[in-house]
Amino acid sequence: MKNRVAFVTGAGQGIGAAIALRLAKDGFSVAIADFNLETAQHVADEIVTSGGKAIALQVDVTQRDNVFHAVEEARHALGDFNVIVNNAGIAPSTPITDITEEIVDKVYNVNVKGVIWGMQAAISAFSAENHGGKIINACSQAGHVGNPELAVYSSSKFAVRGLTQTAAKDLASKGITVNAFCPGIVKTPMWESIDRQISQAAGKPAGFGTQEFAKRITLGRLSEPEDVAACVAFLAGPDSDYMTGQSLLIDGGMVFN
Ligand SMILES: NC(=O)C1=CN([C@@H]2O[C@H](COP(=O)(O)OP(=O)(O)OC[C@H]3O[C@@H](n4cnc5c(N)ncnc54)[C@H](O)[C@@H]3O)[C@@H](O)[C@H]2O)C=CC1
Ligand SMILES: CC(=O)C(C)=O
Repeated sequence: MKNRVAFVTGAGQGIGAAIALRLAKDGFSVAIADFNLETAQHVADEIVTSGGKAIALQVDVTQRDNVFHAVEEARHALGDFNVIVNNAGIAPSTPITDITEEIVDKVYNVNVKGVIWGMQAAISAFSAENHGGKIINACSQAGHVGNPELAVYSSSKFAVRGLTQTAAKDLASKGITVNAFCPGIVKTPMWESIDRQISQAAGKPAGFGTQEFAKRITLGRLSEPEDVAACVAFLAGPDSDYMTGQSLLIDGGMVFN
């Protein structure tokens, strides 16, 4: 089978790790790129132990040069470059009156600039390999509707949806598709932290934030990282070749647009 290479940011834990493991199962060679090299190495080891091909790379997606360097390292080490999943993100709870310049910069640097640098580095790697490719960005249901207490995060994900649509138009002629995935509540360390912050702000025990958000889930359960990874595998594979500019909701019916 032809070597296909995927590069996943924030793949050391949570949704990114599930995506990396799923893409490896689907036959991709995978670059596990994370700020935390230790967790990234752990995921890469798991793939290699199961007979797949993977490398761990330390990357800070807020740093443009750093992202370009890691993508080039992956392309050389794994022998091609076909898919980037710009998954890394952060989600501090930010009631509107508490927003500071520092928090806006921090969230936008990771969630928005990180996606732009990832897209640029992927375009350059696809071009070096003389073919197109697939760009997949992490959005959220919070990028479709404003979420309470999450003004900065939610607006950063609206930006990702806009970037995804625009890049799809700019890059179609190069054979590059650009889509996004928009999870609802996924059981990861990020969600645990949001729940703690929202529950604490309301003066309630941990779990209160989850209960409040979960009331909106039509399917009646939170999602597992693997639910999201399955949809990303579709976006990374040939069955989505005729799709671009889409921000797919994988939210159990939290938001109907
Ligand atoms: N967990 C959820 O309920 C939802 C998550 N999402 C989105 O899915 C994506 C993944 O979320 P989770 O797995 O839940 O998050 P998580 O917090 O569990 O994992 C995020 C990973 O990104 C890495 N990371 C953070 N900043 C980085 C940086 N500057 N450079 C490189 N890596 C960095 C972290 O080290 C961590 O391994 C995020 O973009 C998030 O906004 C969207 C909707 C719901
Ligand atoms: C963190 C997030 O994106 C949610 C709850 O949709």
